[in-house]
Amino acid sequence: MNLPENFIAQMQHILGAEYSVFAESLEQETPTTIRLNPRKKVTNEVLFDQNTEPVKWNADGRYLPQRPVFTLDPAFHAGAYYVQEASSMFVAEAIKQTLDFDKPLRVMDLCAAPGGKTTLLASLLNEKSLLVANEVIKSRVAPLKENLEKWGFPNYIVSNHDPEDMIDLEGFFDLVLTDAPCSGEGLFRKDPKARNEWSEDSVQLCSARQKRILQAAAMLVAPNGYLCYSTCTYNEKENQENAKWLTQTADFEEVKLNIPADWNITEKSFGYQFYPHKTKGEGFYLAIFRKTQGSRAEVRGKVKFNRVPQKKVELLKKWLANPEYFEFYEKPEGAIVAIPTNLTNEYSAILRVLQKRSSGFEIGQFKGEDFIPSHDLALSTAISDDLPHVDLSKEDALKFLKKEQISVENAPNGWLLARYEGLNLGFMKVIGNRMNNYLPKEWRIRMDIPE
Ligand SMILES: C[S@@+](CC[C@H](N)C(=O)[O-])C[C@H]1O[C@@H](n2cnc3c(N)ncnc32)[C@H](O)[C@@H]1O
Repeated sequence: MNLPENFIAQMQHILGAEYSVFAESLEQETPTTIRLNPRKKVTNEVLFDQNTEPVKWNADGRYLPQRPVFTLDPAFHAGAYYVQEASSMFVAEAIKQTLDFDKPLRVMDLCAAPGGKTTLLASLLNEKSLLVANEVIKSRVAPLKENLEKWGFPNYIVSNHDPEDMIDLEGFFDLVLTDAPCSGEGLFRKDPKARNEWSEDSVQLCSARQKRILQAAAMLVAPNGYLCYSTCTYNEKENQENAKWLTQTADFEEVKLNIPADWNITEKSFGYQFYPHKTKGEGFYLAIFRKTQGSRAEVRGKVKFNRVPQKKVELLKKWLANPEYFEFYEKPEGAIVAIPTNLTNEYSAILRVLQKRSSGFEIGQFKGEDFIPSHDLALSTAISDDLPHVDLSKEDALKFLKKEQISVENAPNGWLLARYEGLNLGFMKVIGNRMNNYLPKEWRIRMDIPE
């Protein structure tokens, strides 16, 4: 593999005699891994019947023996799993060792798109917790939102801000994950672009940008809350040096993790490093810190949308498994937002401070007395289990996902969930012999489906 000369020198300096084994590992294929969604169980899925191997540091992680065409698996579209590089799944272990996930938590994923780590966080959070997924680059927000909708955790807000815009949320979050943009050295094996773009100057730029992001992230953390910093690089300027800088310039102390020796993760002066010659995955770095001082933002406030009148709330109840968990609001353009009852103060603060953001879990909208359910509701784990549904074969599920017409015999008139192996794919509306497919057009499968 053609590696930049200065990168070789840097890695020889870090790894010494191990360098040649490291270089050899870059010639090997990148393992394909998925992380299962613990809240979306597949009744019978071929993909997981293969000889999968568990990822040691994440109980939901699986190595696949080969890379399938994920687009052709309806379970992928239903959010039953996320295709994620194995090393980065370590975030779950690090935060499980530090936070109590039985508590209601306020969590911010500051550099979130396309949502790999946001969905990982969503898997750990309980139904009383709030997850804000922020992405500064506008074009990356839609895929992030789509991945979150698929994952099904209802208590999320997606925002599109520079971390430095968030000063009014000082001391608000129990956990801020900062998966920073980096020089990407850990991706050299699978991404030739990362190799070609690497230079010592770009490392300097990344390191300075990371400091700026870390400074903004630090401010958002509540006292006794945590900041988790990660990159997909080996570079010490971006990793240990920035981690050390954080502890010197802000009120944070590093948390040491308990890591079994056979995981082969390398402990650094600050943080933990994954190397591809030692662990089955790509290069990855993580450090986690506890905030030692400051004051927690206690928030009070009203959500600025109108409450849905009780008569209409009654009509909404059948759509949700636990409607009592939510308060319902109507946005000016008509969308109904379900906000967890214990989180209305938090939502009001986020909706006020962050101007460029979604409004939370939009479950649909009324047209007169009729309720039109949203796609977000269809894929949410908060949806009722008792709604009319039809179980589709794989062939029909793929047709549905191409937004084509499928014929459903003896279906009752009205809203019908399209389901595959126990997983909701979206809504259809049956009117006599007609079936309207409500899959959002932007989500449809565009590739040809082989016979
Ligand atoms: C390593 S990627 C995040 C990957 C994501 N956490 C995941 O697991 O799927 C870093 C993200 O930071 C965003 N980013 C770029 N510049 C930024 C900045 N100045 N502040 C915050 N985020 C930035 C990038 O657009 C990118 O989406």
